[in-house]
Amino acid sequence: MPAATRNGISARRAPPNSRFTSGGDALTDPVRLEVENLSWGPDGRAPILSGVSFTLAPGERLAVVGPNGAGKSSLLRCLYRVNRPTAGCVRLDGADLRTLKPRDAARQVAAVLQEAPGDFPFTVREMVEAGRTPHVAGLFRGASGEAAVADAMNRMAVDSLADRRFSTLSGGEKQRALIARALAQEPGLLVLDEPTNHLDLRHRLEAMELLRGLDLTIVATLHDLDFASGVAGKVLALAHGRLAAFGPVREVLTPELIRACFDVEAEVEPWRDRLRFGFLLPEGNT
Ligand SMILES: Nc1ncnc2c1ncn2[C@@H]1O[C@H](COP(=O)(O)OP(=O)(O)OP(=O)(O)O)[C@@H](O)[C@H]1O
Repeated sequence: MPAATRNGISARRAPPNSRFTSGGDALTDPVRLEVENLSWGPDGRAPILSGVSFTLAPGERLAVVGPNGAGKSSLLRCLYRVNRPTAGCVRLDGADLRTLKPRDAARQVAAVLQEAPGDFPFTVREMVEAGRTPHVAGLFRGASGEAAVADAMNRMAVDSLADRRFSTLSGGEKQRALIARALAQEPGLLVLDEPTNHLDLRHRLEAMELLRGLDLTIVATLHDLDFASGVAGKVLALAHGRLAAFGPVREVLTPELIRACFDVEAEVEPWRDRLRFGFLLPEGNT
């Protein structure tokens, strides 16, 4: 039995037969996320996000989908405080994100971004340990922090890479190390920008099981709709910075919505506990 960690790293719903299964107690609660009438745009420019509203109950998982340039990453940046909303607000358990102290916000929200640091001069273990920073007082890391780091590395299968320099890893290995760092942070909200980038088929499926097994509120941008339907309970579709649809996966990911948002024809069919898709360019485009 591994040491208990403070939240969903030792997932209560971790899947069986998984590389990432570790058991244990989850002690930090996932957050309730409310996004209300959110707008954002760069200084002096037209808004990129306009009037986006949605609510996630604690522990819900949301896939944010939409075409290139729809505003998905901009929305995520509002959730981890890089973008300051120009109107509306983001609330975590009822508290306006802007009113939280940076360290408190960092304890609550962990982000895995597309832009991996380039020549990061540290090892994988040091990289994952950096996830503990919001919890560390001075140089004291503490036993629970070490357990969280070890557990996160084990769950993302990067423990065998612990002493490698991060910059020497493959794209998929880097992605897994970055997710491990976010898990070591033990947040209540996990935000991921295209987490399947660089992951091979096997690691995609393992990442899907991992995310489903975490007792965290999760928001992930995803171009892979198969993955989205497997990992998320709800989907938010963005088009031109506005909310095109929000709701349960099977109500949102319909051929009509996909045509309207992506300008492609789609066939959608239920498959096991998720959806399967086939796509074609509309007639006249082939
Ligand atoms: N700081 C910024 N200054 C100017 N334009 C920006 C800024 N941030 C984002 N944009 C623009 O806003 C639009 C939305 O960008 P965003 O990265 O949010 O889209 P996305 O849906 O994540 O796209 P993709 O699927 O291609 O990753 C794009 O046209 C982008 O160029």
